[in-house]
Amino acid sequence: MVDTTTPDPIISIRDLVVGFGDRNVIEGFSLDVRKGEVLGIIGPSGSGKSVTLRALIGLLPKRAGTIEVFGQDYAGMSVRDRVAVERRWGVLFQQGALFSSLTVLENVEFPMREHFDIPRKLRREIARFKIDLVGLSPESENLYPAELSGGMIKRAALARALALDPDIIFLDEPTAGLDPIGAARFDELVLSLKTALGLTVYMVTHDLDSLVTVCDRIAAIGQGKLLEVGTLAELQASDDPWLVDYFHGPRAKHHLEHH
Ligand SMILES: Nc1ncnc2c1ncn2[C@@H]1O[C@H](COP(=O)(O)OP(=O)(O)OP(=O)(O)O)[C@@H](O)[C@H]1O
Repeated sequence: MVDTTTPDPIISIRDLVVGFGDRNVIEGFSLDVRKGEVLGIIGPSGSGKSVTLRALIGLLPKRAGTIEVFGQDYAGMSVRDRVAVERRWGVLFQQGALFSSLTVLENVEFPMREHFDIPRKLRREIARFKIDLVGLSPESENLYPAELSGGMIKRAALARALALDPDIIFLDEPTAGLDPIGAARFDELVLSLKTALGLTVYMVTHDLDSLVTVCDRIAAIGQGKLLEVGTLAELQASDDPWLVDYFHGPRAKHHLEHH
């Protein structure tokens, strides 16, 4: 059995089951996310990484199990309490999911408009601060998503995810589609945000460099179960066949031997 328990987790998943139709994609796994860590989630394509993420943030119903966020069971909460919890996390979806008819500034302002009654001027100031924080130039605030490069879209989406000063951010393959330099810069950004803001980061990724550079721990999902969770060294030492292939195959050797 994989040891999944941890004292004082920020998210605690127990025996989670998520499925569609007559099939369960996630078949009962337990995992804790620790405060202040960057937890990387890996696993074969289609193993349920995105499904798990969506279940964690309440976008998909679970069939069984519990999910506690900040020590509270999300399922049993009133709508009001849920909204309060949702304010404490930010999400970066795979394609960025920016609103195409809004500028970068308006996109970053959006969560503040939804959740708080903040005067427009202050809202703009906060949004500009977040845009600066993710390394976008002030000129980019008036651009529309269609005018942005892939790397800029990810940064703008990250600025929006940070709009409400979350305790935790969920990132779904943040470096996918970026060139290696753009990906490395994004990794540095995640690391600096973790250090500067004390953020907890839950990051689904296929990117070996991200795992090595930014993750404190890694959880591997396969066939709807948790295969392993631990440090990079611990996962590298696993004898699970998929992990052996992942960490000791030719592609992995190339990435890992430089570290
Ligand atoms: N809304 C849905 N309805 C039915 N099946 C779904 C739905 N969403 C996901 N699935 C199925 O759940 C399984 C897991 O999908 P998921 O997107 O979580 O995989 P993943 O591990 O994130 O893969 P990848 O690394 O390719 O992004 C897949 O077989 C997918 O077809």
